[in-house]
Amino acid sequence: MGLSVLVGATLVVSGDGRYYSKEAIQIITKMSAANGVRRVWIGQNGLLSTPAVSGVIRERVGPDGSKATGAFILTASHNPGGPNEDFGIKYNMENGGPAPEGITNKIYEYTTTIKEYFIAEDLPDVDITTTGVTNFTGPEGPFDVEVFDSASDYVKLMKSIFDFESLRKLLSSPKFTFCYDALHGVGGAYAKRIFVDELGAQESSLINCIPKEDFGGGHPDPNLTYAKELVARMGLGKSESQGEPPEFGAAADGDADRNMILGKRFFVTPSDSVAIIAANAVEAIPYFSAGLKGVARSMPTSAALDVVAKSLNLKFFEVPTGWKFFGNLMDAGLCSVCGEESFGTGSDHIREKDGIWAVLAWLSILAYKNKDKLEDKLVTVEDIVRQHWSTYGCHYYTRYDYENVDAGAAKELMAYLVKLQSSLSEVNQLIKEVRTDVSNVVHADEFEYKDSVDGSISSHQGIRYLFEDGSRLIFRLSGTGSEGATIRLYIEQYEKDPSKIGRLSQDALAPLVEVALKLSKMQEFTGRSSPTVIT
Ligand SMILES: O=P(O)(O)OC[C@H]1O[C@H](O)[C@H](O)[C@@H](O)[C@@H]1O
Repeated sequence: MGLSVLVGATLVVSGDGRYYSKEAIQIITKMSAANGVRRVWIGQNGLLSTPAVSGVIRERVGPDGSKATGAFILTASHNPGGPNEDFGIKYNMENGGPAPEGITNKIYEYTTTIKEYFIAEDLPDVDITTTGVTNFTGPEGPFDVEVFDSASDYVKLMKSIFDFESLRKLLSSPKFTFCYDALHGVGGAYAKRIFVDELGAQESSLINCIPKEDFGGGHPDPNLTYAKELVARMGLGKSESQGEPPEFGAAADGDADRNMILGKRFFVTPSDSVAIIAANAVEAIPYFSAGLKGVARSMPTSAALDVVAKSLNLKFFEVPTGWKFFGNLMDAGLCSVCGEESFGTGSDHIREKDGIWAVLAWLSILAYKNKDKLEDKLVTVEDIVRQHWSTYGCHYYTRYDYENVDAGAAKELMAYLVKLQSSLSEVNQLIKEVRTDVSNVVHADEFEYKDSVDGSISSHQGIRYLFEDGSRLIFRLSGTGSEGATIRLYIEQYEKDPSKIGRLSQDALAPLVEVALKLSKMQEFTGRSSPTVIT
């Protein structure tokens, strides 16, 4: 359960990447009233809230002057002293970001000792349909709840980052066509306000933008498999789309922290997306006009961002999978833009990925590239990506997921791959037996990260095989799979030769895929002849 806690006895209910059902909000409110909390804020759209919003509402100040410190915790113990002391550590969540491991471990330990909890059962249910403040008398004294319009806070923040005037010119131009698919997640509530009301897009540009607690029966994952309607509209589906596809398309996940960017009949990989945003940020996005403090990506994300960082002489960080690792860098003023292959892209405006921000960033790049061209032939998403490849080279990239694999078998496969790493000559011999056209492995390890800010070390963050020509094979066990184990295999190849850029990635990567599957004995260990999902 995620909550945002305020300094002093005040508490904000907001998103942390989870949905709050109406029932959960009532329970949280009643528990707060019984535990010395003075105010609960409920973002009206926060019923289905985005993490971005939890980053924004921490700016709110309570009647007693206390401010949000961001983040999560259901304080399941009677602790009038304030939840910040509960765990014997000062957890510094002012940044509104995800909790670091040290804290989640402490919380877990703590939950194993809980014997009872307090709840103000007599408190009437809060009306979460109308904005405004309601005063109550709780068991701990006066207690109030403010329901507010979280979309307004969010729009205000976005206006301080992007040039809405130039975005409006682009989106209201008849030349530019647009489609946004919220997959019935919370993004819909924000999309209407921003893209239609503020920026002049046609209402018909929005699909699946009514938030539904069951996501309309679909799976709100912004990728080529699940965002079917958008994919078909953008001319990327198997069957021919009806009419000319829009110039730009985007989808969000359920809580709108992740995003997928598409051009007309064109898919932008998340790894390319963050690299292209970083390469264009200073010119196209006012928030970055003074320059980028640095950029970062998660380890399995392709090295497209590395090439941009090197060329623009930017500080660069490679962190383990998980957004929390970016937060420390941002708090220390070391990172402005970051992204993950898993469709998360963001900046230091908050401490989570932000799917709507990513769309506005892409629209800003399009607006910038087309600023004198809205009457002529548009510079398209595909043009921007191809131009990027011709400047920086192209990273062919694919991910194979083996879901619900027997956990023991997955562990054995990983252990086998680690053992293999002790002899690179053996590895290279095995590779040559499979393909002679694949270059040599020059380094192999298990990724370990030392946080340059707090010195903490995170080990066993994925098995890496790094090749002489810049290719990489990475094997990781997912931290989010729900049944058995999910093995993720990430395959990447760097290509600078213009005559070899622009191929289908599955074709370009076929030799490396073959090597990866044989080297890892994937079928032998898992019994699977093919992955569950390919992205
Ligand atoms: O461990 P995995 O299943 O690959 O999931 C990895 C993803 O998990 C969550 O969604 C985190 O918020 C992301 O930052 C991370 O990329």
